[in-house]
This record gives sequence, structure tokens and C-alpha cells, in this order.
Amino acid sequence: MRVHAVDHPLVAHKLTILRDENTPSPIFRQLVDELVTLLAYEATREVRTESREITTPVAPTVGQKIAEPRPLVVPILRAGLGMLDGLTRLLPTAEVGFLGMQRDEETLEAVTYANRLPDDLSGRHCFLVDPMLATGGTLVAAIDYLFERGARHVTCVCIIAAPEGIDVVNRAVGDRVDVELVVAAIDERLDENAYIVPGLGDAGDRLYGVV
Ligand SMILES: O=P(O)(O)OC[C@H]1O[C@H](OP(=O)(O)OP(=O)(O)O)[C@H](O)[C@@H]1O
Ligand SMILES: O=c1cc[nH]c(=O)[nH]1
Ligand SMILES: [Mg+2]
Repeated sequence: MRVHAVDHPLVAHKLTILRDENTPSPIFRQLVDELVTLLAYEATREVRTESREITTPVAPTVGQKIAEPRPLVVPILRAGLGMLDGLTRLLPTAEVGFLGMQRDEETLEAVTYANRLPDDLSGRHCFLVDPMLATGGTLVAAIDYLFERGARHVTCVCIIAAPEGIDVVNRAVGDRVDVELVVAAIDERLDENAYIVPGLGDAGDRLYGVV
């Protein structure tokens, strides 16, 4: 897996406010949206384009447009939903699939409660979005769902990743799929509850409240 940690002062600034335990939900949501917009610039670097002839008010010319089949954006519910608009704003022609997954906090296994993806993903560039990559269990299961449907090019967009989780995803995907991870920060480690340190706590709860 190719890993790209985005090194940019605006990303660092917004991430610091996001991590702060005193940042309330409305600001947290806005910052997630702004951060994903900044990450999207890097995450969409490999989107396939094709030549298109157009005529400007001055002359004919050949430009580039995003190629078919259209990219697919897949937020991993709940927390990934907070990143969806930021990505589709930059990729308005993308289609959107949904995966609802929750980590069982006892076993740390990812449990899938919703799966709404197109049946055939061959030839589609898929973007998986989820703010937190902790043990990697959720992301590995999500990549598998895409792989089973024929996807071979997957870009994961996360806000914070733990080194342990990156290793797990790396080992699980091998060279089966072309997987790339674009992330705002790679933190120190996981704690005894598999929370990212220093992290930002539970991203879903901070976005939407404790359920
Ligand atoms: O790498 P892992 O150890 O699998 O953990 C990461 C997952 O945990 C969080 O979701 P959570 O299970 O809290 O669900 P939520 O989005 O509904 O809060 C997060 O948004 C990831 O999906
Ligand atoms: O630190 C973590 C780990 C898993 N899920 C989160 O939301 N945060
Ligand atoms: Mg959660």
C-alpha cells in the first residue's frame, strides 16, 4: 500500500483544533469537511481522465475530463459520512456507495450492518472514506467488499492512522489491489482500548453524539 501523509500547514492547523477535546460538534464537523477537501486534492491525483475536444470563445482546444466509468466514493458509516460532502464537492460526477460498519469494542472485530454497493466495480476507481484507521480491521473488511466486486484501484482517505493499523492493511492487501492511503497524520500508537494516541477520541461520537 502506498501511504501519503499530507504535510501542509493548513492541515496541521485544522487537525490541532480537531483533536482538542474542547472543540464542539458543529466546529468538529466543519473541520472534518475542510480537512477532507484538502486531502482530496492529493487523493484524486490518480483519477483517470480522457481527452475531450472543446471550443473556447477564442479557439478549439483539447482538454481533459474525468473518464468513465465514474469514480465511486464509499463512506464507512457513521464517521465516514462526515467526509462524504467534502469529497463529492470536488468529484461531483462520482457515484456514492455505502458501508455501515461498527467495531465491536470487546473483540475489535468490524461488524457490517449495511452494505449498499454496485454489483460490478471492475475498472472503477473507489474512494473509501473514514476518519480513523486504528487496528485496521474495518478498513481491511471494507477493501475486501470492494475487491469481491472487482475493484482493483482503491484510495483510502483517512484523517488519522495508527502505525499498527497501516501494517495490518498492508499485510492484508498485499499486491491483490492497488491501494493507496492518504492521511492527515500518522499518530504514535494504539492504547489498551485500541484508541489512537494522541488521536481525537471517538470520531463518530464527536461528529454525531454518543449512541
Ligand atoms: O481500525 P479499526 O480498529 O477497525 O477502527 C476504526 C473504525 O472505528 C471507528 O468507527 P466505529 O466502529 O466507532 O463506528 P462509528 O463510525 O459508528 O462511530 C472509525 O470510524 C473506523 O470505522
Ligand atoms: O481512536 C479511535 C479508534 C477507533 N475509532 C475512533 O473513532 N477513534
Ligand atoms: Mg465510533
